[in-house]
Amino acid sequence: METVSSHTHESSSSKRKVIAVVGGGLVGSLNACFLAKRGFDVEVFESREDIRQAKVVRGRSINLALSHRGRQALKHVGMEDKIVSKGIPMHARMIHNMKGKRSPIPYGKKGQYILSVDRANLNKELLTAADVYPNTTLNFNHKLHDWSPKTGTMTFIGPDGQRKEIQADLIVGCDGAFSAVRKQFLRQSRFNYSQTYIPHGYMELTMPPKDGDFAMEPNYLHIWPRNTFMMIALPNLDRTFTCTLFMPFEDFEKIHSGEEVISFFQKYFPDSIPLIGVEALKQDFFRLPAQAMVSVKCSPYHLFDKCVLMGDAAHAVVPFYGQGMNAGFEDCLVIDEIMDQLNENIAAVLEEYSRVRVPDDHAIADLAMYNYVEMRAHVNSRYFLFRKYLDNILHFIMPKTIIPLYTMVTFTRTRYHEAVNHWHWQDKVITQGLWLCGVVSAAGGTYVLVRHSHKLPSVSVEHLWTRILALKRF
Ligand SMILES: Cc1cc2nc3c(=O)[nH]c(=O)nc-3n(C[C@H](O)[C@H](O)[C@H](O)COP(=O)(O)OP(=O)(O)OC[C@H]3O[C@@H](n4cnc5c(N)ncnc54)[C@H](O)[C@@H]3O)c2cc1C
Ligand SMILES: NC(=O)C1=CN([C@@H]2O[C@H](COP(=O)(O)OP(=O)(O)OC[C@H]3O[C@@H](n4cnc5c(N)ncnc54)[C@H](OP(=O)(O)O)[C@@H]3O)[C@@H](O)[C@H]2O)C=CC1
Ligand SMILES: Nc1ccccc1C(=O)C[C@H](N)C(=O)O
Repeated sequence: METVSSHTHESSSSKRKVIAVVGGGLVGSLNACFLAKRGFDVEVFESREDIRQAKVVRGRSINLALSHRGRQALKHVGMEDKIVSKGIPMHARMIHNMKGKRSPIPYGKKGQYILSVDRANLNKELLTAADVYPNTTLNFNHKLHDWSPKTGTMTFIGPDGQRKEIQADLIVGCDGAFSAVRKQFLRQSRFNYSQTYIPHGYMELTMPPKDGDFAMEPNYLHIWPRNTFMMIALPNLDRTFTCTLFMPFEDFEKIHSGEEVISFFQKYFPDSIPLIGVEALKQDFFRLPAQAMVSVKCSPYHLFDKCVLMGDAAHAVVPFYGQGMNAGFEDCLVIDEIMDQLNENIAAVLEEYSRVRVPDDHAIADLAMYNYVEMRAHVNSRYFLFRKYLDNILHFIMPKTIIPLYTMVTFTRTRYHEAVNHWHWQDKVITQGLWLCGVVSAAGGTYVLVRHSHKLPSVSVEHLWTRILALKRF
């Protein structure tokens, strides 16, 4: 059996704790930077080949929305500027109605935006950043097969297809939504686990540049909200857009031919057809089947002082808030802050991490489900637009008391579960305020009417109510 500590980092570092990070995706590679910066010996084990050398990059979404939480975590390891410089700011949602009319809905105040970043580039940059630390080793083509909670021994299938046993002081599971590390948690007593596949799938399509430039306004997240489904588009540095169609699987299954694709798009997204291209649409629609989306909730995130889950391995969420990666990046920041508070006492750190982080990650999982309905349906409603407008005005007047949910989630590090509580509270207050305004204006209107028609003398409000109630009795 290989013991990473004695194998790779001999004499000088033999006293340092060895941490195995399983998964070299977005969260694993960032986490490696955090842990290496603290001086631990870090071993990253990634099942795939090194993405920096890969000819074909497999993966889910081509681009991702990066926001404040993710940026704060990147900043901590000196990566924020590098990543932000290659991101495209998106200041607002751009709503495309059925007739192709476009109207923007800003995300926040002037100067607040989310960034469209390239997933593959982000992963490459983070791996390179982790590689710079002399106390980090990246092991590609190492797929975790199993591990023992008793001994902490991990079994990998190495590049030669052979089993390899490796031991570390701590295992950090960053191996994504279908985590192999998490499998051992499922056997433990008092481990809670639930997963939900939503009945909708998604499909990515590319909108090429037009006359060498973006085919649509680049600094927006474009949305075609069609109530029960939607298409969105995020800009890329090569002036393409990645369009993602989210729709119930049963509706995807009704489309069998290129002609049917075009008539579906003609009906629901007519303005996008010339921009994506008829032939491209006919082909790309059938390139890959629609992909499933799963939401995973579990608790706790740690197993003794041996293992901890982070990123999608701990909380895969549906993508609709654009917060999955941001939450995973914030996980790294939160555990780092706890390491400071608890003097790197690993057992205590892991317990505190679970205590603090579970309610927040569960809250963003629920918010992600909610945001799908907001994006595909609510944005079509006049009341929603009015409320957004009103909330912004109230936020301007009382910036510390009324804060739009989107702002709390996307542009602050307010704990996710506190953002939800505050949202419910202020929604209740504003709704009650609106009712009160409605009742007062109705009463006022009635008073004017009654006074006008009966030429009544001026009366007190109390008097007016008595009259209204009296009128009601007739
Ligand atoms: C369509 C879509 C759009 C999204 N858009 C956004 C967005 O705009 N903003 C946002 O914040 N989030 C978004 N997300 C979510 C985001 O993709 C994830 O939250 C993020 O990638 C999680 O990172 P991770 O490192 O935890 O997992 P992953 O990125 O999945 O990385 C896991 C890594 O572990 C490796 N691995 C898996 N199994 C093993 C094993 N047994 N042994 C060793 N290695 C293993 C995998 O190869 C992979 O490299 C989106 C997700 C989807 C599906
Ligand atoms: N919330 C969500 O709905 C989902 C989010 N994601 C996230 O998207 C990002 C990128 O995904 P990507 O890298 O393409 O991930 P993949 O879907 O390619 O899968 C990554 C790993 O999970 C395994 N895997 C894939 N599908 C399944 C499945 N249905 N059941 C069990 N294991 C599975 C794969 O194992 P093998 O190589 O052996 O096939 C692979 O090791 C990640 O953050 C991922 O966590 C991914 C899927 C769904
Ligand atoms: N990146 C995404 C991927 C899929 C679905 C939505 C997003 C978003 O970012 C939505 C954005 N936060 C919004 O509320 O408009």
